[in-house]
Amino acid sequence: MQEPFLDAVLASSRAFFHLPTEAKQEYSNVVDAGDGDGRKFQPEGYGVDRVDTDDQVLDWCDRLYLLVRPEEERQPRFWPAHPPDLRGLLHEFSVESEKVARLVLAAMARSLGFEDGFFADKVGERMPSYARFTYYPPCPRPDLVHGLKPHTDNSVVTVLLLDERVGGLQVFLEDDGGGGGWVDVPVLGGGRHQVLVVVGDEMEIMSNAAFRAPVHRVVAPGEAEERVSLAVFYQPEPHRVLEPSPELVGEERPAMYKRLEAKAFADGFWDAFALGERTIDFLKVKVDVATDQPAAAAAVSGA
Ligand SMILES: O=C(O)CCC(=O)C(=O)O
Ligand SMILES: [Fe+2]
Repeated sequence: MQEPFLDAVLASSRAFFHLPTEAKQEYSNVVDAGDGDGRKFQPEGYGVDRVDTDDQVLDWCDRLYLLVRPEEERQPRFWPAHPPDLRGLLHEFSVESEKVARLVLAAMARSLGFEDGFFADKVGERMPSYARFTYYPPCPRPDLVHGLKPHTDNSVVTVLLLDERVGGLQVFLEDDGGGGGWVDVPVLGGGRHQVLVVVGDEMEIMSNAAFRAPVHRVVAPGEAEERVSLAVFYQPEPHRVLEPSPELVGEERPAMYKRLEAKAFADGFWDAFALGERTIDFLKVKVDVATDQPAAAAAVSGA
């Protein structure tokens, strides 16, 4: 992806979020479902993330969330008509970012000694992808809020285009003896654009934690700054079974996650996210050696 193209994508995204509120509300993620129940939240469209309770911690950002593939499942009414180039740019970005995602899946497979198609075959030809534009407005007290709270991604991999001017993305490094903590993803400078590929929860499960999904967050910008990003999340086809690949499970490395349907996992994401929890923990997907595998537990304890 060329610099001028990435620049156009971010410029168009900013232009959308700079529209008056009423113009953006045309694509609101709160809609009348026509079932007599009034207006309800649904994931696609413009707005804040789902709010479940009055005491939920809100993030300092606005979103535009759209299914991009499979193409026939797109909901055009949520795709902004203004700025006029946004739809075309998003389409083109999604085509290019899928190439990146597939290249990375192949490289990840090779790095574990498998054929290129090892992960791609498990997610399927029609892996759904969702685009999430996030706008972080200027913030008078970035010390008091999260731009975006700590989370792992609901994806096999995420292709993430970062604001080329304003940083804020941080990744949590676990303490392996050398000290852990939040580490800044640097802005490259000189107006150069940066596309990151982030490992998501579904890859952590499929690879039996050979690849781990990093916990990341965004610090809100200062009061004279704003920040925008575009993430495209690649997920397994909904009917697929999500489980540690048998090739990556053995006596020395027992399955660390239970099997479940990809759709059940993806659905659980929003419940978990609202609570600030990881989906893997919220849905209790991790194998608990003591209760789930009594035989293994007995072996570990030397019984
Ligand atoms: O804005 C960013 O840089 C990160 C966004 C993100 O992590 C997400 O949408 O899942
Ligand atoms: Fe993320």
